[in-house]
Amino acid sequence: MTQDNVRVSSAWERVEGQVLDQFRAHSVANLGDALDRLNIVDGGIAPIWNGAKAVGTALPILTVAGDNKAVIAALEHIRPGDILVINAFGHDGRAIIGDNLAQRFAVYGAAGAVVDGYVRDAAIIGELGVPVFARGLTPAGPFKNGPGTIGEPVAIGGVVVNPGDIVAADGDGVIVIPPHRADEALRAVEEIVAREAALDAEVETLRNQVKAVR
Ligand SMILES: O=C([O-])CC(=O)C(=O)O
Ligand SMILES: [Mg+2]
Repeated sequence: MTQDNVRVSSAWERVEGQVLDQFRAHSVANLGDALDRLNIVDGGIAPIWNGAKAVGTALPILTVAGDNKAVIAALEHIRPGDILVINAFGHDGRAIIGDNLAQRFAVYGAAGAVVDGYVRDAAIIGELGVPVFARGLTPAGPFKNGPGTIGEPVAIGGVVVNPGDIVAADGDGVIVIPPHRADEALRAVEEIVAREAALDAEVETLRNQVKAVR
């Protein structure tokens, strides 16, 4: 299917909401460790407001640098729980989304957006509480000419994102988990949580030891 010069692929599936729910309890750092410290988007893509976090299924979008026609075309393809994953080529000259689009994402039930590129209206997006992750901010608005793709694999921050992949994002950054590795990741992350708790207990012991001698 093509919307004008934006190609749309919809022959893919989203994971069940209850699978996503199991990921919600975990930090991106621990999930990364659970996947051999791989699958993590480069650290240049970060939350645009403090406390932003989201778990959802990837709705991948490819734009031209500085142009958001494909993002606007994607609005009608958003399903509840989606995270729009937008390859905007890391371009710093134009904002690919702002508060208007972010609000529309939320209206359609999206869990958030991850942009390999720049965005604007950050203060309002933060007030609205829409989780948005991006490389940075610029007030310059985007062009709207296309072309682009929706629902086809994209690359963001060095990681391939297939439609329907599980995306988790928090204050540390973003991880992409293929659904066929969900069970393995959840099993491994439980072990990591237990190990982290043991490390915290060690620190507590150390604190008491140091306090006793200094
Ligand atoms: O103008 C645009 O397309 C991006 C923008 O600022 C918004 O979504 O609020
Ligand atoms: Mg705006």
